[in-house]
Amino acid sequence: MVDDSYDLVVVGGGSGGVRAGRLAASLGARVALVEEHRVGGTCVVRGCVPKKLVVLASRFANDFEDAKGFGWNVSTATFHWGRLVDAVDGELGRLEGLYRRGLENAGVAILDDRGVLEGPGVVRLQRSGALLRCKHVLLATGSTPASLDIPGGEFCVTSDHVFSLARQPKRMVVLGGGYIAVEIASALNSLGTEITILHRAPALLRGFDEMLQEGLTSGLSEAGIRMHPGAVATSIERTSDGLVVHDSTGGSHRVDCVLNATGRRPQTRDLGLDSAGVEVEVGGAIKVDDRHQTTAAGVFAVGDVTNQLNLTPVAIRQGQEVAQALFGNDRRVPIRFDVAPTAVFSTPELGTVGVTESVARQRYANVKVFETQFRPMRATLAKSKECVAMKVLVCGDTDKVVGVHLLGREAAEMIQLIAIALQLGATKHDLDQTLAVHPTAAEELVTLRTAS
Ligand SMILES: Cc1cc2nc3c(=O)[nH]c(=O)nc-3n(C[C@H](O)[C@H](O)[C@H](O)COP(=O)(O)OP(=O)(O)OC[C@H]3O[C@@H](n4cnc5c(N)ncnc54)[C@H](O)[C@@H]3O)c2cc1C
Ligand SMILES: NC(=O)c1ccc[n+]([C@@H]2O[C@H](COP(=O)([O-])OP(=O)(O)OC[C@H]3O[C@@H](n4cnc5c(N)ncnc54)[C@H](O)[C@@H]3O)[C@@H](O)[C@H]2O)c1
Repeated sequence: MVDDSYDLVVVGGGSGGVRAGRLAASLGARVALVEEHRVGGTCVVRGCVPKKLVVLASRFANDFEDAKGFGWNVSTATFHWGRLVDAVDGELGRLEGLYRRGLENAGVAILDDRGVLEGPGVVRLQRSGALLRCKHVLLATGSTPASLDIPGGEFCVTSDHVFSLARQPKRMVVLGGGYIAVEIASALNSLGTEITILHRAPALLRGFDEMLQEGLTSGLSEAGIRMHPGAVATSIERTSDGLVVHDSTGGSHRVDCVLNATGRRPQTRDLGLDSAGVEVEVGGAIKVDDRHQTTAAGVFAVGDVTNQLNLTPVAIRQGQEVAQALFGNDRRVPIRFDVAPTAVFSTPELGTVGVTESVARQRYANVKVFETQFRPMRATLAKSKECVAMKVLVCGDTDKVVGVHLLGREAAEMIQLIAIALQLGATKHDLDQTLAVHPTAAEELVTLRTAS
């Protein structure tokens, strides 16, 4: 039975789907959005938002210590995991409500069900069995944690559940060395969990500038996190008093929780892609062209399910582009991936935009490197080991700034602003002409004079 007809059916109510659905409806399209879990998707429910709230909670640990150097008497501070989990959960509920109301107010029909492609222009709701007929389909189903295919892999938790565990782990092994591994390891360590990271590659955060990789490793080690490069888990054993992780270097680690953070996979399983002729790449990501069009006419895909740059602002922007192209004025300015900023919310925090030093040296004959490392003002009275590191990479022939890498407090906020300069094509001369704000850490970005 075909029960309705829409201009656009969006499958997946995360960052990309919500943006596309809401904009399309506000441009006058008849839109249905199908979400099988909670509106808001990974970012709001299981990713950026709960992660950042837990990171913020974790940073009070250093604040209490640092305050003593500034004359404060701080009595023993204690942390209550359950209260944080409840508070975070309340905030996620509030945000989900906001997202739902935003969609409904724009005129989007929200269908709490699982959407499956049934053929060109038809989406089946798996639970109710209803068929939705539409002119266009947008697949925005995101990604899910990769499973760990080793004996005992089923004992792991993933980022989907770590922020709602009933009890804070006392000792945890984190598997993986990417964004998720590093952020969660760092936050939980500051909250009092003993952390060991097993990461397969020689360095954390593959593809990041070496200065950031090294600075992060020493910051995490300073904070008490044990790291084992080149080690992968080979099995996980359940015992009467917890879990034992055995690794490829012969080590074993007795813990009460194992976090599997070994990557994510596009969510394309059982989505009915074949029925409509939607092709996928090796690894399962949906193939799209630069207008987010899949290999099937009328079917588009955005965000993590296409596995390009898996960040919320990218999914939002792509969702917006699809809605705008179908129902508005298609005045698209393509995303500049070469100047896409990103941050890692570990402590120390990282911010990065543009190429790394090693890529710059491969790409440009003449590279100028401006670097600085210093203790921020706060560290002087706090007597902490906090540090700031900055690197600005410049193409010597054109004077264009081609990469900026920051480590330290507020690196994420700083990289957002410097990314505007790179988007506008800033040269080193432009940075040099910019007046500093004093006293700040960021002023170093406009006062670096000597290439190393
Ligand atoms: C722990 C963690 C932290 C992160 N932190 C950051 C960060 O700080 N900054 C940042 O930019 N990015 C971050 N990310 C990445 C970011 O969350 C994703 O890039 C972003 O959410 C992708 O949006 P999306 O719309 O493609 O998919 P999602 O947000 O994953 O949304 C997909 C939605 O589709 C639904 N769905 C799937 N299949 C179906 C179906 N068949 N029918 C109906 N519904 C379906 C899912 O339930 C989900 O709600 C983080 C990710 C994780 C896991
Ligand atoms: N702050 C942010 O913006 C933020 C935060 C979290 C996630 N994200 C996004 O989500 C994506 C996914 O994050 P992620 O951390 O899951 O993935 P990732 O690809 O960044 O990291 C996966 C890690 O697991 C390791 N690995 C893979 N297979 C392994 C195995 N079998 N054994 C041991 N190690 C293994 C890899 O070497 C890598 O270090 C990121 O790439 C990013 O785009 C962004």
